[in-house]
Amino acid sequence: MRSIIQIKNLTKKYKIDGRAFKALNDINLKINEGSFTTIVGKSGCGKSTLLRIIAGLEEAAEGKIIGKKKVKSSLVFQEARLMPWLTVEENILFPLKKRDKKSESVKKVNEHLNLLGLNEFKDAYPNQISGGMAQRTALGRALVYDSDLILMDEPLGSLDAFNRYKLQQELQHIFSKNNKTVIFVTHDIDEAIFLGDRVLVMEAGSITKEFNLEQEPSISIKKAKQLELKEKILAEIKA
Ligand SMILES: Nc1ncnc2c1ncn2[C@@H]1O[C@H](COP(=O)(O)OP(=O)(O)OP(=O)(O)O)[C@@H](O)[C@H]1O
Repeated sequence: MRSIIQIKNLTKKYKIDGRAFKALNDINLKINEGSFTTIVGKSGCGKSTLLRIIAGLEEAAEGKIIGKKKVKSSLVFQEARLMPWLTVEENILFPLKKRDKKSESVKKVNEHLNLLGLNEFKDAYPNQISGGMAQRTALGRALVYDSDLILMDEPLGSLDAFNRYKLQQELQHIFSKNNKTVIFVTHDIDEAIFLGDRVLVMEAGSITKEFNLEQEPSISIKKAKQLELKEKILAEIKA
C-alpha cells in the first residue's frame, strides 16, 4: 500500500524551568493512503505534539517526515475554532474561497452541510449553535477542503456523551465511504477502537504498541474482538 507520509526517528524536546525533557522520543511511523489511524494514550503522552509537528505547526528537534511537503493537511482541534463573524455555511466555505470557482464551492459546501446534518443551521452564527453543531461545522470545514491527510486532535473531547456517540457513528459512516487518510488522537480507548482500522498506543513520548483491526462482517465477533483489544490496550497503558 502507498504511504502518504513516513515519520522517521522523530524527537521533540521541550524546556520547562531550564530542564529539558523529551515530549517525543524516536517516533517511527508510516501512514498509508486511505487508512484511519487512531492514537490513544494518557494525557501528556505527546499525542498533540506529534499531530502539531505533522501539521507543520511545530518543528521537531530530530528526525524527518518524508512526504510532508507534498501533502495537504487539515487539522481539527478539540474546540471548533470557528470564525465568529461568519455563519456556519460561510465557515465551511472559507477554505475554498481563494481556491475554487464560486459555483463549485457552493456545491461542495451544500454537500457537506447535508452530510453533517447542518442544513437547518447554515445561516446561524457560531454563538447561536450548540457545541456539537460547532464541531460538525469544524469537521465540514476540514472535509470540504479535500485534503490528503486529516489530522484530528480529540475532536469529540468537548462533547457530551450523547453527541460524542452520535458523531462517532457519523464519522465512521463518512470515512468508510470516502477513503480519506486520517490520523485521529484520543484518550478514549473505546473511541480509538471503534473508529480506527489501526490503533497505536502512545506512552511517554513513544509508540509502544500497534494493533490492526481486520474488517469483521459479524457484529458479535467484532464486538468480542474489540473487547479483547480494549483489555490489551488497558494492560499496555499503565495507570
Ligand atoms: N509548548 C510547550 N512547552 C513546554 N512543554 C510542552 C509544550 N507543549 C507540550 N508540552 C509538554 O509535552 C508533553 C506532551 O504534551 P502533549 O500536549 O503533546 O500531550 P497530549 O498527549 O496531547 O496530552 P492531552 O491529551 O492532555 O492533550 C507534556 O508533558 C506537555 O507538558
